[in-house]
Amino acid sequence: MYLEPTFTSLSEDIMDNVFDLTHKQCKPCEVGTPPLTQDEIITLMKQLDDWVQYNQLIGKTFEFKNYYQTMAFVNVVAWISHREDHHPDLKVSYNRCQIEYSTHAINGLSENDFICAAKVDAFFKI
Ligand SMILES: C[C@H](O)[C@H](O)[C@H]1CNC2=NC(N)=NC(=O)C2=N1
Repeated sequence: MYLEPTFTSLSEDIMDNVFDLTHKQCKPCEVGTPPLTQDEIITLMKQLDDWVQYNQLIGKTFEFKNYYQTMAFVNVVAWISHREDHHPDLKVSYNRCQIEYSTHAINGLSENDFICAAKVDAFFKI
């Protein structure tokens, strides 16, 4: 028997996974929202390129040819942060930018951290 696929038969959770993180938008994170579990973190880490988890944060160091290119990258990260209202810690050097995301409001990791990290990765690949 052939069953016609219908979108309505998919739960919201499943639909969430159909779209990759770069198609999502950060949502305001209220105090009291539970941080992601380690299992959820492991699943989301698979969608990022070479990010590392250190307990309550995720980080990555990007390398560039010179200070000009590093600062161009920093400006794109600032633009993403402004649009998403979610702001990483940055350490900027001559040809390197270390970026760390965590969600202050919950003192842990939320999906917002992964959405922004995925958007930074997507820009870096251009
Ligand atoms: C009201 C506003 O959404 C919050 O203050 C945002 C701003 N940017 C933020 N950035 C990060 N990294 N974590 C937060 O919890 C956070 N909260």
